[in-house]
Amino acid sequence: MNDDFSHHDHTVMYISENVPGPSENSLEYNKIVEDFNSQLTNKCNCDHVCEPPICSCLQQSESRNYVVSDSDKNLFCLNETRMKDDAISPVIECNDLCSCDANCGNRVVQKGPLKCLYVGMCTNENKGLGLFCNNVIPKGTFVCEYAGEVITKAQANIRQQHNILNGEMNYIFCLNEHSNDVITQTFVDPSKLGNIGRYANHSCDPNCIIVPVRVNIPIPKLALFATSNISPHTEITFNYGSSNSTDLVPAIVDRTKCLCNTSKCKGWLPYQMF
Ligand SMILES: C[S@@+](CC[C@H](N)C(=O)[O-])C[C@H]1O[C@@H](n2cnc3c(N)ncnc32)[C@H](O)[C@@H]1O
Repeated sequence: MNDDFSHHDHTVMYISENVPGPSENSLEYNKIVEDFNSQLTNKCNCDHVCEPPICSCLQQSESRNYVVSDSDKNLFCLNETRMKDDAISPVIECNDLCSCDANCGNRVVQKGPLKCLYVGMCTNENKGLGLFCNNVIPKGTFVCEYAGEVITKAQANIRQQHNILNGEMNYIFCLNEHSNDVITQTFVDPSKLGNIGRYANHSCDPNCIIVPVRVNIPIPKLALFATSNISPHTEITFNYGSSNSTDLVPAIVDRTKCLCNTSKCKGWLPYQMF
């Protein structure tokens, strides 16, 4: 993966892709390790570029994952149908086993983050650092992954409680994927090991969404895509909420006041009950 970013804070280790969290004696942890060591079975035999319905990877994704941008024929953007919260079919990219070439339009997230990203202090310093861009980012563009340690639910709970008790920032993102009435949860924590995506703040009116994208292994990458055209020096944000975020009153849970400063602000950061 092409990722030349690093962290100014040397207590944080830069990783460009998810890694398994600390060793644990549990079935859930064993499954995480097993998934990191396995290979997805999709393998297309396409020449050069992939097109539905011939490409078997696109067949598994049920539709085209990416489409050529109207403004730039070299840019593959997220298919509009996948920008909705209820887009249920998985995004599966072509992988190391496929015969298509590196320019196949079904290889986007695996190419790494946008080069125009930078980390800066937010206007409201209480929000801390934020992620910004130097150039225009067209709607649908892949921005970067939100990569970190993939941890178990038990570990996520321990870390979340620690963060609350110590008034520390929370970086844990819980992805809920619904399939046939089964909810699969993936916990990603970039607090100590993470990529450039760890600086993306929450907004109640965001300009990006998180889409689970799979490349090579069954563990989803949390991929940030622009949901609108983003102007230079605008903060890159997404909604931290998910279908299990709660709206508990601040007196019950020590929630963080939202500083997104948008007209849609709900007042508090979404609180995820793991
Ligand atoms: C994933 S980190 C984002 C990067 C972080 N701002 C930093 O300085 O490293 C999430 C934390 O940033 C802060 N944060 C993110 N969005 C915020 C918002 N809209 N309002 C207030 N704080 C926010 C909260 O402390 C949250 O726990």
